[in-house]
Amino acid sequence: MKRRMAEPYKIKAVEPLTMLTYEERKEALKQAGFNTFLIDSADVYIDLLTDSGTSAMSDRQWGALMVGDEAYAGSKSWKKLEAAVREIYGYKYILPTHQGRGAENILSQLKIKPGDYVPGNMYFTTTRAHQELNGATFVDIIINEAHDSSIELPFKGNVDLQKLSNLIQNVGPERIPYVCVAITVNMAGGQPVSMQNLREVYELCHRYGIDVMFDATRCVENAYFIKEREAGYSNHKIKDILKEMLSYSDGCTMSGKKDCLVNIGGFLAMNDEDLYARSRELVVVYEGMPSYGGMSGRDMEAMAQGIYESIDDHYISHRIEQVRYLGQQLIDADVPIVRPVGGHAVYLDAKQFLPHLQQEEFPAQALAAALYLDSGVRAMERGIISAGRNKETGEHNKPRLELVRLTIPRRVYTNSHMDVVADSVISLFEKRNQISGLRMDYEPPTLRFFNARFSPLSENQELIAAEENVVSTQ
Ligand SMILES: Cc1ncc(COP(=O)(O)O)c(C=O)c1O
Ligand SMILES: N[C@@H](Cc1ccc(O)cc1)C(=O)O
Repeated sequence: MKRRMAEPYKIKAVEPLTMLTYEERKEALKQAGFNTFLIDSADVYIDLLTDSGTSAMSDRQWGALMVGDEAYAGSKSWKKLEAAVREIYGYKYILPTHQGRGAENILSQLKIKPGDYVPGNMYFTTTRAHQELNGATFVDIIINEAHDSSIELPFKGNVDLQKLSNLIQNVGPERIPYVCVAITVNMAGGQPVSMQNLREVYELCHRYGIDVMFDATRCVENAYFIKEREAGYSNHKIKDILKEMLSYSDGCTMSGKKDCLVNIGGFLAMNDEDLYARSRELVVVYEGMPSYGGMSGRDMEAMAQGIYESIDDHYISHRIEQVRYLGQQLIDADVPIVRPVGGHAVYLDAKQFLPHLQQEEFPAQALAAALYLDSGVRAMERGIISAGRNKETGEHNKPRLELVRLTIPRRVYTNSHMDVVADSVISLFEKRNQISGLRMDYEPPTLRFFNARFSPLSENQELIAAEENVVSTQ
């Protein structure tokens, strides 16, 4: 018998949740233009929009806030954070940034020239936006299987080495400033990259003098999958796996808001002294002094402590198991989701869930809206809206994956919350034919998913039947 695992923490403070009625949720959704990003958090019951900046901090982190050194220059808290990153991640030079995209901005500005190509294992919205703003073209070099939600592979985030070497041959290594490898791959469903693949990418790139920069945002989760799935690592500590993974890179951008277990913060790390010197100059332009980079002293204290907590083997195994617990309930009910379940979220396959909708009717956006209406659970579209438009043709980019992301914040919800989410998704699946598509009424030019507004395609049609009132205070 497989023994069950409980949360490796107990609850010391609680935050009461709001439960609106169906009618109230309907109104809130309308006000938000059917975009879950625009719903007020006060109107949300279980918030699975993101795992970013939504972690619950430990008592030690809260305690650490009190010793934050708020000096403008040379903060002690920065020294502590720098030492933690150096010890656990292993890079020589580290610069603080307000969050991950601050690091992406500096890296992209310093390394990219117009006309360059930046290969990556599937795009991420902010990462690609910075690459494009600096004149680069993003090239997807993830294995083909990552674009198919149903294929079960242990390391579905892997780079296709053939695609990478073809690109190097076609455009020449001098037009590739670096390869960006995400660990894990958010847009593919939180899928990990194997140690072997990381090693091979690094060797290939270094043969051509190309740097490898990781998007290390969820690197601890990636380390857990290596321990679980890759031969030779089952007896290794997460800490050691992580160190080895990061040794196959020349630096990284990091959103501390995920695996570092804090609400804000990030960093840019590297081993090259010259890049570090130039990055310091840009940090003062965009972020602040190189001893705080947009974070307060207390933020840096909390992040240093969070980095140590994140590599605790019990913490990380419970984290991944909780995401899987939700995913397994959906699999058991035949709900189409991205397989295997990834590290930070369960992704519904909206194309299969709503086969009666065309991709231009925004099935994932409609499904996320219907889920909120059904139960007050907030999720996020990761499909055609997130993919934006082709910068040359102006047409919608049409990703093969049209997904709704149920993202699990770290240490925040219990498995009972997961049960409520599963019940809502399953009940929507049973009445999926009633979910209609959306039209986009307002579309911002960049990162459109954050602020776009929609309305139901048919005025007479409810997204789901109105009498259903799954979660209500009444
Ligand atoms: C994979 C990945 N990279 C980069 C970022 C950017 O980080 P941030 O939100 O801290 O700017 C995020 C989240 O936004 C992410 O999920
Ligand atoms: N990185 C965070 C926040 C975010 C969400 C959507 C984005 O496209 C960009 C950033 C996440 O993946 O949840």
